Amino acid sequence: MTGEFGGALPAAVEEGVGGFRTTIENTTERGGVNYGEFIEEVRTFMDRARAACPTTELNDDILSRLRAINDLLKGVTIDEWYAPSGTRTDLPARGNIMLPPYTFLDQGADGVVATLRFRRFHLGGNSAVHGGYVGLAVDEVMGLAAGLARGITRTAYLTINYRSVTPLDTDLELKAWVDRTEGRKTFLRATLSDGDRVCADAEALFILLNPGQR
Ligand SMILES: CCCCCCCCCC(=O)SCCNC(=O)CCNC(=O)[C@H](O)C(C)(C)COP(=O)(O)OP(=O)(O)OC[C@H]1O[C@@H](n2cnc3c(N)ncnc32)[C@H](O)[C@@H]1OP(=O)(O)O
Repeated sequence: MTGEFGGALPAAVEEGVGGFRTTIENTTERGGVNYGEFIEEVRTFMDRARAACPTTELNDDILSRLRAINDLLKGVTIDEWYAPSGTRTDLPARGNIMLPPYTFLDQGADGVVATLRFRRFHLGGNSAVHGGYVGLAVDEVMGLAAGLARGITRTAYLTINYRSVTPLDTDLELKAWVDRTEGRKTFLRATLSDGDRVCADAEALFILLNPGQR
């Protein structure tokens, strides 16, 4: 594995474990008590970076500050299993910056219901959410539903039907549920709705990973 972050699975590969970690310590402490505010501020930065047209002077000022901040963060990077972004289950979207912040209204082996909000950062065009971000949210929440039902899975296919425009800055509801299972295969369905209006629906196949499978 190469790159600044050493690849996705450095520790597991070193240990010869392979595959996903079956025990990821879930703690609300990594990153500190204000970590959620930090992630939210990063999201606001991305929204404003997407929306802003800075002057040359302002651009250069922000650029030098950002470089200093990135140097600070480079000094504390760790592997994915311990990085709070993605593992802080107490935070919206597990603290994952890329995802639209979502929180669960209900979750269980039959399926999950989440509320989420896309923001300026997720703009596709003409005030609508980019279809790729819809796919990201649907894959994430279906993956969690598959995980709750079966264990550690990966998406084999995901088909999304964009039924109507998905709005920014609006509380939406995303439901994902298990349709049927066949051996390692879990077939799921999902809907993304703005009130009574369906923005998208989806069907997907998730495969339960074998022990040690990456
Ligand atoms: C707390 C963390 C929460 C995280 C939630 C986040 C969720 C995000 C989920 C993801 O985005 S995962 C990343 C995107 N997906 C991938 O990168 C998967 C890449 N593909 C693979 O790794 C493998 O192809 C896969 C694991 C999906 C399947 O490979 P396997 O070697 O394990 O299984 P195999 O190919 O033998 O297929 C098993 C069965 O599924 C069937 N199958 C596999 N892929 C299929 C497909 N695409 N369409 C239809 N059937 C498919 C296959 O025919 C077979 O059917 P049978 O058992 O009846 O023979």
